Amino acid sequence: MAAGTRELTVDLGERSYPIIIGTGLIAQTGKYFLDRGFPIKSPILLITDSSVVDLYAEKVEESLAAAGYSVTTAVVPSGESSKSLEMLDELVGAALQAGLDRKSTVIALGGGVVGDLAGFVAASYMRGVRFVQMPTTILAHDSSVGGKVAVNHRLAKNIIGAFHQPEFVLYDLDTLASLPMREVRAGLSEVIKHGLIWNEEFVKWCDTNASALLALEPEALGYALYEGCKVKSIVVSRDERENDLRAILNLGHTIGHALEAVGGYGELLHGEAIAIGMVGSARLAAKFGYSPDIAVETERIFRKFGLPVRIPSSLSTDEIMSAMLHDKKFSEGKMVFVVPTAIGSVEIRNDVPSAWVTEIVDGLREGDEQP
Ligand SMILES: NC(=O)c1ccc[n+]([C@@H]2O[C@H](COP(=O)([O-])OP(=O)(O)OC[C@H]3O[C@@H](n4cnc5c(N)ncnc54)[C@H](O)[C@@H]3O)[C@@H](O)[C@H]2O)c1
Ligand SMILES: O=C(O)C(=O)C[C@@H](O)[C@H](O)[C@H](O)COP(=O)(O)O
Ligand SMILES: [Zn+2]
Repeated sequence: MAAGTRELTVDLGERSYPIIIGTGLIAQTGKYFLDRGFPIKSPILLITDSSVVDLYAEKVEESLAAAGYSVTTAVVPSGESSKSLEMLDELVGAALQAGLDRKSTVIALGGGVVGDLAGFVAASYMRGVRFVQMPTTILAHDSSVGGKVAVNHRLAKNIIGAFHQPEFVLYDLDTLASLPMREVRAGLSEVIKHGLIWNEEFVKWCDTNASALLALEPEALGYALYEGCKVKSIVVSRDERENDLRAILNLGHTIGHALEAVGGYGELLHGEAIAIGMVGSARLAAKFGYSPDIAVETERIFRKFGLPVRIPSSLSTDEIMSAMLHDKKFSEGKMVFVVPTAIGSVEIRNDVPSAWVTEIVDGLREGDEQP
């Protein structure tokens, strides 16, 4: 392992896999494939997006070609709207044209959009082929780990999908230098989420190191992404298919996913929507009798990272409430919320009165400066 490279394992028995985090990793893609015995004779489909392709695809292609692999690259438009059944159809066409067989591999090179979409291609093409994640956003420390792959429906986020684990995650931190600032902030929202659900000390560390993280200082960023991936891999290792514990990774997503859907998958970035959702969940905590300081602290930290903490006025409460009913978190006639009990710990509640949720959503309107 190169100096400065960190490694974690997602422990799933025979399907366990490593998350390799470091610099200069893209140029070694071919070596990682050879070391893990990926077959030379089966073509590889590299899926990326229109912003990432010119930045990093060639290096991946060259490294794989030098190792003897045949690679075809498919490019989707950047942005959430590419997580669609139409794009899945196009990519299956690309896989067929490239001659992918049952021993082939699909690589996701990009952020969570490419990861979720390419992962669903890998899960469904010929009923499932091999899959490798090469994340290029901060947010994708979350999406590249755990095997949730999906596309969206206009009524609901991630509603058509599967669990399909990658065989390894190769996270080259050098790629993060080209991220737009808005994407840096949105990605850090899920990093902080991992602290809020599991590790108070890590939330404090993020708070203290906010400027280093926003400036993408390599040491701080490498540590934060390692810690975020660590929480995710522990949780996924214990409950791969979200029978119970894994639901805690959904902190902020009950409201957040509804905001994304009502906004037409474009008004708010995923990390922004769930930052607002996490403030909403923290306000719910106060309704359940937990300290109101949780909401104050949650909001303060997201503001410090330049993240939105209010719902845009263009999104109506009625539409948000109805979008929540289509979410996977609406089950047995009840909305499920992850509610913080303190900074660093949460509980799962399915006894949230919808009147409370309406009140919280209304209270999170732009221009409202409570709590
Ligand atoms: N499967 C999961 O467990 C999971 C977890 C969290 C989020 N998600 C999903 O992830 C998606 C959000 O992911 P995201 O925030 O990475 O969005 P994204 O994939 O849209 O990437 C954000 C933007 O940055 C650009 N980009 C990517 N890498 C870049 C780089 N290195 N330099 C410059 N530009 C770059 C992309 O083209 C895009 O415009 C959502 O669809 C969300 O639902 C999934
Ligand atoms: O991996 C998980 O489990 C998560 O909940 C991580 C979330 O950050 C992610 O956005 C996930 O896609 C949401 O799960 P979903 O099942 O509601 O789509
Ligand atoms: Zn998320």
